[in-house]
Amino acid sequence: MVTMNRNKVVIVGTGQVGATAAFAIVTHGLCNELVLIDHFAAKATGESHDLDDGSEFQDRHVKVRTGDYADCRDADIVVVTVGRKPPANSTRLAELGFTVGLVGDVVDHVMASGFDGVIVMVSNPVDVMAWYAWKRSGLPRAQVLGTGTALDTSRLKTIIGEETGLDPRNVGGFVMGEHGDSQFAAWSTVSLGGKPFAKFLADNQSRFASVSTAEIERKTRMRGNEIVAAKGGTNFGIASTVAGIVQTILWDERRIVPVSTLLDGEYGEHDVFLGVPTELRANGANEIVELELTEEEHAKLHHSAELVRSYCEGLL
Ligand SMILES: NC(=O)C1=CN([C@@H]2O[C@H](COP(=O)(O)OP(=O)(O)OC[C@H]3O[C@@H](n4cnc5c(N)ncnc54)[C@H](O)[C@@H]3O)[C@@H](O)[C@H]2O)C=CC1
Ligand SMILES: CC(=O)C(=O)O
Repeated sequence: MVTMNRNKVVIVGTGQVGATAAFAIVTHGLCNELVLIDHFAAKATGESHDLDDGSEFQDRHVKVRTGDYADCRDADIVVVTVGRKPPANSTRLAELGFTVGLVGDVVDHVMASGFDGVIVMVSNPVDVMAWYAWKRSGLPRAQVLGTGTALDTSRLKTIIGEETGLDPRNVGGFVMGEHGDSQFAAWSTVSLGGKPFAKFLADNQSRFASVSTAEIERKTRMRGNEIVAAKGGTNFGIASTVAGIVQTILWDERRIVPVSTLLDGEYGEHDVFLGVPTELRANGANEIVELELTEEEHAKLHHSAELVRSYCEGLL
């Protein structure tokens, strides 16, 4: 049974992503207790002390400490960010060989503790790793999810905001599929101020003549790579995304977020984790929203599914 105290989060991997996600969780005051675990125990201890040192100036005190896998037993959520900083000019799928052993080891330790909460996978390639963690943990489908295309969807909205000069939060819709190069903007779902995005552009041609959906989609796909090239990794965008997912689950907000979740017949796909709009509740990933995609979008989702499945083959 999913635990009901709803106040304890564990982060495994306190590198750039894990430490920044911890900061986002602390600044939003999302839980009572945040436990950090890293292969290098001193790193986790340093981060936990540094985070706790700001407690006087936080809105709510989140008790941050270093711990071990026994701490997962009564945790509501375990966030997995083990891996390495993404190499420049590479793909997320190319990280599989490096990450899979680490994630397998982490999942075994987490499950050995008696954990029965929700695993939020961040490590890349995130769709493959979420599927692998689901299979390896034996947890119900709802209790294992990846960050999926939640970050890419936020990036799409940010870039539309940049191109139009409007607040990104005016934008609705989703990037779907793999959190990787085969992702796609499901333009048939994208709206601005309640209008389909294409209609919004057409109705405001003089103002937005230079705005191109193809260019927005290209920038969205490339955004992570460009940040990695510029600063050696990404951390703030994914940390906000992790905090948003953690909040939605811990607080049972029932937001619909394009996390990576198991497709079991939805969109005609089976046995694959992909980023699709999913209702998040206290027990994790629930109903998938099956959107009316165009034929072209459906083909792109299928392409992502085939690609991700091919990387899952032989992992178990
Ligand atoms: N899903 C997404 O949207 C995103 C995923 N990522 C992924 O997050 C992962 C981490 O990236 P960074 O934090 O930049 O790397 P990093 O190198 O800064 O940190 C990785 C941390 O994992 C720790 N670690 C490695 N093996 C471990 C194990 N077995 N047990 C406990 N800790 C272990 C390391 O000691 C290190 O502190 C990568 O796979 C990266 O591709 C990064 C950004 C966005
Ligand atoms: C590194 C990565 O997966 C991202 O920032 O999208």
